[in-house]
Amino acid sequence: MLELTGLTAGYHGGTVLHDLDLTVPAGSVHAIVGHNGAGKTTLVHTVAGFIRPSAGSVRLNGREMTGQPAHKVARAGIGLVPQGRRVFAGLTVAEHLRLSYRPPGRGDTSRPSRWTPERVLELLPRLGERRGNRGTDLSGGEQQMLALARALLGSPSVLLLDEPTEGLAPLLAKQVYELVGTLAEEGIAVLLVSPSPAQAAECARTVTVLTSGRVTLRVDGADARTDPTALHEALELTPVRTAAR
Ligand SMILES: Nc1ncnc2c1ncn2[C@@H]1O[C@H](COP(=O)(O)OP(=O)(O)OP(=O)(O)O)[C@@H](O)[C@H]1O
Repeated sequence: MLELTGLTAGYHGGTVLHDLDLTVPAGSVHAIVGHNGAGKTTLVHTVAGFIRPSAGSVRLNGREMTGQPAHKVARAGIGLVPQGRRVFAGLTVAEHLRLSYRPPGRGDTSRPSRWTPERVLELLPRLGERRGNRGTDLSGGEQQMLALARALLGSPSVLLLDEPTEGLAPLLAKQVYELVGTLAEEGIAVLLVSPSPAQAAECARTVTVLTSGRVTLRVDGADARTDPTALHEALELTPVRTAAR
């Protein structure tokens, strides 16, 4: 379970995220939607330990993580799939997997499940077919799978996914969202930054709208699926009108 309380953070003394409360229970997906510049990546980077919050707290399964550096946050079980994937151009898929494999310590029983390279390849068979290919030779979808594989190899309790479908064809994006659901069923708490309110409502238990670094709406995914009006209003989206015949 990930718990953020009063989280406040920004850059160079300026505040981007304001007093944010958010919970992601184990085995669920919490989606964040918001316009460009709303503070979504800042939120993810603050949880991941790249930005030190100026106030508030980050807790992982009740353990205080606030202000811990990124490598300690990762080791404690918060995995990150960054925006833009960040795979290494010169390394093969197999090398990425080998370098990313970080089994939790023996005493750490808090992880929902343990991931090995073999198990990751069972989940993402396309990566197995491409195991000898370098980062530059992979398609956008394959790079996305590899970024996800790298995060899973830390056997995370919490997974932070920053726009994992950016630049992907709709069919691939749908597969990624299905995968996110599978990972939540495994017991992982997933915090998902989504560019699409419809997809967010489709796969998340809870959807939060962030506007200028503040929570402006929080809805059940199920309610937003039935009636997305509140979500669209919070995002100031104009409904698509069908032409009169
Ligand atoms: N490294 C940085 N230094 C200073 N300001 C930054 C930095 N990164 C982001 N910002 C500012 O913080 C605000 C929030 O940016 P952030 O990237 O978190 O938004 P976002 O919701 O993820 O947007 P996008 O959907 O475009 O990725 C913006 O005003 C942005 O200009």
